[in-house]
Parts: sequence; structure tokens; C-alpha cells
Amino acid sequence: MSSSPPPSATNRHVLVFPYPAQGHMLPLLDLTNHLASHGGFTITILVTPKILPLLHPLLQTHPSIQTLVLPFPSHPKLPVGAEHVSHIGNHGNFPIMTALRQLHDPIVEWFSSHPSPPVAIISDFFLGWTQCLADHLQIPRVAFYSVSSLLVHVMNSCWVHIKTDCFRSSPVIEFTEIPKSPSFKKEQLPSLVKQYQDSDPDWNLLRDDVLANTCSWACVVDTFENLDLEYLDHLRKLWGEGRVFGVGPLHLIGAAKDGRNPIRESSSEILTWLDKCPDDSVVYVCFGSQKQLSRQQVEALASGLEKSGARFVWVVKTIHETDGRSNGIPVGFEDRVSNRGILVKGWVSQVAILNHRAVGGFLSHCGWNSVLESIASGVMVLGWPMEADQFINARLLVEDWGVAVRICEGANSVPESEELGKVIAESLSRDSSEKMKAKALKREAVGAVRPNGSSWKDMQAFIYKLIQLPQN
Ligand SMILES: O=c1ccn([C@@H]2O[C@H](COP(=O)(O)OP(=O)(O)O[C@H]3O[C@H](CO)[C@@H](O)[C@H](O)[C@H]3O)[C@@H](O)[C@H]2O)c(=O)[nH]1
Repeated sequence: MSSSPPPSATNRHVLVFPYPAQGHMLPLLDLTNHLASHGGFTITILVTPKILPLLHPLLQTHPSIQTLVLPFPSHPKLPVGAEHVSHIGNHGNFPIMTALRQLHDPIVEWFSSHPSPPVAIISDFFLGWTQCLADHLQIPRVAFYSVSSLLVHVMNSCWVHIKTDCFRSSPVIEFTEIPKSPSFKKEQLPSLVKQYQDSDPDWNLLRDDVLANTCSWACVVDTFENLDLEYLDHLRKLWGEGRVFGVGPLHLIGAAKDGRNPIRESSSEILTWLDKCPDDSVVYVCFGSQKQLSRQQVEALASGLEKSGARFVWVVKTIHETDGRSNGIPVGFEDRVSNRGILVKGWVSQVAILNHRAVGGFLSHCGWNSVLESIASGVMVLGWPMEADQFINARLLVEDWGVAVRICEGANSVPESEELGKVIAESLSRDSSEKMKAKALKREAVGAVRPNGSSWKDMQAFIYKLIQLPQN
């Protein structure tokens, strides 16, 4: 175990505990960045050793932030060395969540030996067991949600009813207790819900963990009122006034006055390439931080992009190898499209790319961060939901907000490349209602984080609530 020197006696000391997946971590680090910039807090972030480098931009911006680095607890279902969901993919959530629960005792030990321990814990909703930890330590806990308010309702409802015969046997689940009574096919429900095994005690602990979030002292959601009002208000009704804060899009709140976000921004040759492209002429293709496509999916995408004739930036994560060939990109593809497309193998600064005037469409898996980032950039989405909350997000994007079209659906589906090429070409070439609505929604997102905007007010209220906590 390693940690930094004791915090200042005048500040409120807060422990931030992110869940090790970029889609969860980045917005919580944006929130942490904001708290650190605000002042009045001493902040300790808890991570395991392989996660520490991911904090680098934040720690560089705020050297006062301290770290608590605890060894990653082993788990039989995890390969040695895996500490982050991207190391194994979405199916790694269950063993990672289960393994991290073992940090309960080391954290208690750290608290008891600390001269001025934290007065609150802010932790990801995938770490629901920290509610028990906070109860044990007799301090408040804030549940942080990097998902839509609708998803919070759907998830809680699924976990409440998951053991009932009706839930088990119905192919379609109707959520009558949620505003507008949405219904979803079983296969569209969050991955953890679909993977649940009643006979496994660890799954039942995980269920209890997720539901424990509802007992948290406060709940912070990365969303904003004009996007999610009905569901956010319903959360307020259930949790009680003064406990639910819609503070998103957090990547905008984390940005400095010049619009740059120190946690997300990085210089990139892609931006230089985009500088040479006309406005709204490029489709950006990226499926989040952890999804690895199959060879067939990569081939279909490559073919679709080629047939579209469109300019593109395509971020390819490592491809799952099933047949021993070295990669899934068709031979000669990169040469054939070199005058109009960039293929990036690795990590890009997505927020910077989406904000570039040349980007006119986002082919996305509809992860919640990608959803918020596309909205905040005013870019329409070509949606291909695959897993987790993505089907629910796609429904919001297409049906509720009208800023997206669906191009495919399912983790193992392979789009038809002719059709894909056509949709990409069309979406870039004409002024669609989706594009106009996306631009309008961007104004709402930007307005929400401006002084007196809904997220700005909720953030003020949240900070005030934290600062009021008694010091040790
Ligand atoms: O090359 C990349 C790839 C991703 N990102 C960023 O990484 C985040 C990715 O988050 P998201 O779009 O939500 O996708 P996932 O990484 O797949 O996120 C997981 O976590 C999210 C939050 O719970 C869920 O909504 C998703 O469905 C789930 O897959 C975003 O901020 C992106 O800007 C980059 O900056 N560069």
C-alpha cells in the first residue's frame, strides 16, 4: 500500500474511488478536476497500480491531489495482471467488480491509520459495496453515475425484479414504474443483468451492491435536465430532494475557460489532418474504450467506409483473433483510402475530434460518454448499440431526441456493407433533421453548464452539500 502525505486541516477531505473502465473513470475524473479547481477540498483518489498512469493528466494539472494505491485483489476469473476492463472487455466487469470488493478491509485500515481521514467517499455506481464501507466508517457516500437517468431506473428495476418468475420468463420487460413505461427486449437490457446467475452467491452480492447505491447520501449523474428531465425528476422523487444532482456533460464542466479540457485533451496529428477537410465532411468511427470488433465486423466496416466514398477517421481497437491472421483490415484498404481516411490503432482524443468543424457524423456504439460528447459537439450519430446500456441510449438518441439513425444492432451483428456505405454517404451529404436537432441539442448542453444553467446550479448545490460536512 502506498499513499501521499496528510491533507490540509482546513479543507474537506474526500476519497474518490473510480471504477477501472475509461467510460466510468473519465467523467469521474472530470468531476474530480472540477472539485480540485473549485478549492476547499483535499482529494485522495484510490486506484490499483496499473490504473495509476491513467491519472497522470489530472495529477499533473492538480499536484495537490493525493493517491492511495492498493494492490489489485486477485480473482480466479481474471488473468493475472488484468486490472482494467479494457484488458479483457465488457465480460470482465463481473470479476473486476467482485475482486474490488476485497478492498473493503485495506480501505478501513487506511482510514484508521490516517491522521485526517476523508469525510466522504465519492465512488462509481459499479462499486455499490462502498455504501456498506461508508456506513461502517460512518461517513456519507456519493454514488456517481456515468449513465443516463433512464438507465439508473432501468437497472434498479431489473435488479429488484430479477428473481421473479415474471422477469425470468418474459422476452420483453415493461418498466411500468418508470415515466412513460418504457419496454425493452431482454437482449437489450444491461449486460450484467443478462449475465446474472441466481445460483452464484457472488452474483447475488453484486445485485445487493448495485441496489445499495439507492441508499447513498447523494447521487451525481452525468446528464443535464433538458436532456433527461423526466427521468432525473423521477430520481429526485425516489431519492428525495437535495440528494440527486444532474451535473453533465461533465467533460464540458471539466473544461477551462478556453474550452480545453486538461483531462481529455492531447495534441494530435488527426486534428491537423481534419484542418484540411471541409466542414461536416468527415465521419468519425469509434466504439468506445473497450469494445473489440470481430474480423467480420472489421471487414464489413472497412468495406462500408470504402463504398461510402466519404472522408473518415476510424479508431480501431485490437481485434479479437479467431483464425490466427494478423489483423482484420482488408489487404490494401489503407492504401486505397489514404487520400480520404485515417485509420488509428489505439487511443485518440475523442472530444477534440468530435469538436472539430470537419466532423459531420459519429458512427458510435452509443456508450453514454460518446452520447454526451456527440451531443455537446452537435454531431449526429450513426448508432450501432452492442451491449451494456447502449440499446437504451440508442433508443433515447433515435426516438426521444431525434439526433441519430440506427445502422446496426448487437454485439455480434455484422452490418451489410452496401447499405452501410449508403447511409454514411447520405448522412454526410444532406441536411437532415437529425443534424439540425443535434445542433439544437448542443445549445442545450452548453447552456446547462454555463452560469445559472441547470447543471451549473446542481454542481453548486452538490459542492455546497459537500462543504457543509463536519470536519474530523
Ligand atoms: O480512442 C478513444 C476511445 C474512447 N475515448 C473516450 O473514452 C470514453 C468511452 O466511453 P463510452 O463512450 O461511454 O464507451 P465505453 O468505453 O464502451 O463505456 C462503457 O461505460 C459507459 C459508462 O457507463 C457505458 O455507457 C458504455 O456502454 C460502456 O461500454 C469516452 O469519453 C471517449 O471520449 C477516447 O477519448 N479515445
